[in-house]
Amino acid sequence: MPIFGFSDSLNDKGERSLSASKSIDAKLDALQNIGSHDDDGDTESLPKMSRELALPLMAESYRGLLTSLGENVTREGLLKTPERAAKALLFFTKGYEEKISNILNDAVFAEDHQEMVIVKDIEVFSMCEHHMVPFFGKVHVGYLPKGQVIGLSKIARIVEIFSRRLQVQERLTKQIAVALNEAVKPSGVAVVMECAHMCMVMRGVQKNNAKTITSSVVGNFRDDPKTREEFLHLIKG
Ligand SMILES: Nc1nc2c(ncn2[C@@H]2O[C@H](COP(=O)(O)OP(=O)(O)OP(=O)(O)O)[C@@H](O)[C@H]2O)c(=O)[nH]1
Ligand SMILES: [Zn+2]
Repeated sequence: MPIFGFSDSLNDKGERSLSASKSIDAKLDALQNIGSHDDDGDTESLPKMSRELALPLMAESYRGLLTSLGENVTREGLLKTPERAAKALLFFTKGYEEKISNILNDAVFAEDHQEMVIVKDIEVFSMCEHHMVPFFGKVHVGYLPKGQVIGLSKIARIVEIFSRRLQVQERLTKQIAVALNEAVKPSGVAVVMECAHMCMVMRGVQKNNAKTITSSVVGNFRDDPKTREEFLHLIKG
């Protein structure tokens, strides 16, 4: 029996009963006590185990969605779909499980290098918080070291932590810049992100080629136009 066992919540036509809906509400309340996320991202993180406790509830929600679409959730092709979809959604939002402090390890270290460091073309896959559909593209991250540098892979890991959540592109861009700035305490940080939003492509206004570009600059990149230009020149190259 799963922790939030729902095996009894469907009748043999795959329909949900009223009492099952009530018990889902109770289980939702119970889950609320496990933890919650806030907009800033790194102040709270939900341990992986707590999120996995939600799997049966999420699967049940997907069963409800499929039924609402007029689908028969007991047909063979859909039998495992609610659980698969729930696991996929947990993966798409796995950034909630992680904190920046946990991924840095000892990978911020002293180095006498003052010149610009850029990691460009980092792939981003995120989920728009308005429609819960993907937006994706790439991000370029630069910083000006001031006595210490960060392991290059950690920059991509910072991107993963914030992108694998429900997001808006502007907030995601800024969270990356702020996190890097706090981790390395450099003279400046610049982040430029370019994404296609499926909510503007597959539905709604349906503009296939529209790209959204956002930036966030801190320190020297904000104060010195030449530094900013150098960064923009290097990411275009
Ligand atoms: N600024 C910003 N807007 C976003 C992002 N992702 C989605 N949106 C927008 O969120 C808005 C939500 O607008 P609403 O009018 O409430 O929703 P809607 O009726 O589905 O809007 P349409 O997409 O225009 O059909 C839309 O304009 C989306 O394009 C993002 O990352 N940043
Ligand atoms: Zn959207």
